[in-house]
Amino acid sequence: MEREPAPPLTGTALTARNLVKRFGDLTAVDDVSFQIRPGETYGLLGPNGAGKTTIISMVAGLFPPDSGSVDVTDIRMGPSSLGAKRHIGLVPQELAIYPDLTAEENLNFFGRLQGLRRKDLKSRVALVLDLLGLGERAREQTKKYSGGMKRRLNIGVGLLHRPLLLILDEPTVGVDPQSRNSILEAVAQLSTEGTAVLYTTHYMEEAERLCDRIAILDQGKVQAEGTRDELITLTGGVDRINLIGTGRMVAAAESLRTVPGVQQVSGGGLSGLTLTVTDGPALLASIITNAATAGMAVTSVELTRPDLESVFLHLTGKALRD
Ligand SMILES: Nc1ncnc2c1ncn2[C@@H]1O[C@H](COP(=O)(O)OP(=O)(O)OP(=O)(O)O)[C@@H](O)[C@H]1O
Repeated sequence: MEREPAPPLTGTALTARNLVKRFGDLTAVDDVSFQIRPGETYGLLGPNGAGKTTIISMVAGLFPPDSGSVDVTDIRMGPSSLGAKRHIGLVPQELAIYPDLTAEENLNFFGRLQGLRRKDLKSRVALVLDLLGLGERAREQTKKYSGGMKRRLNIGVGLLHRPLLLILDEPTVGVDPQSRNSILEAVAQLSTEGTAVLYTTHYMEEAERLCDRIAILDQGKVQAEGTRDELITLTGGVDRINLIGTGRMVAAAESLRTVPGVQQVSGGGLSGLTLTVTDGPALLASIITNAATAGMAVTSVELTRPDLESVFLHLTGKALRD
């Protein structure tokens, strides 16, 4: 099927300036600023509770920031600014589709709500079904769909009106591998067509694969921002070692912190210990011996070159998935 021509890749799709949001004593979002250009996929990478959903809610105009501003292209977002909102496709974590309707009927229904005209609607529905790999099962009731297919359809609803900016809130959490792949491919395709994408995730691999630029978020603050390669240079090129095992994990962690070349040790639960070290291959043997002496029975060891997980650990002292 023919795709529509891409809009020009110029200007700025989104500008978020100095966003602050407090809930009582908690500053959930603390002076967050970023810009997204057309065709760019921008990632907010951070653990649960980092403030991702709160940021995108303000960007989409669901509630106003306590201070700061959001501009979609050059239109200021406010509670009633339909002008800014119509350029946004927001796909929340929760599903908003009708189980008794087919995928096609759902899309037709939501498309009409969004004001699409009949002829345009027909081609948009076909295009969205094709993009998300749902064409073959478009005429089945969605209650027969897998969780991942429902999630794909939910994304489709957010895309019908050709938003300049698509906002996806952790779109792959809990979905099957096939749907996950389909979602990632659809986002990559949209980006080549000029759609700006704001993508929140706590999966480092997705941020690395999809996002042109990434903000690493923790406790409401942007800890660092840049391309994957720019962020990786922040670690100073340190390696990461994961030790899985049983026994005296806390004692092992304490002991490993004293080994020369070990910069940080985190974890200690079922997921094992995560270490950042200056020269992994050279230190590996002494680390395993040290952990064993401290009472940890090491069952598996993994050495990884720097990645965004290491950047997060380096910046916050915590593992992304603690
Ligand atoms: N309406 C609210 N009232 C009070 N606190 C809130 C509210 N919404 C969010 N929070 C708190 O603000 C912080 C940021 O939450 P937010 O949902 O934005 O994080 P997140 O990075 O999206 O994580 P998750 O993936 O778990 O949703 C958390 O500590 C959360 O408990």
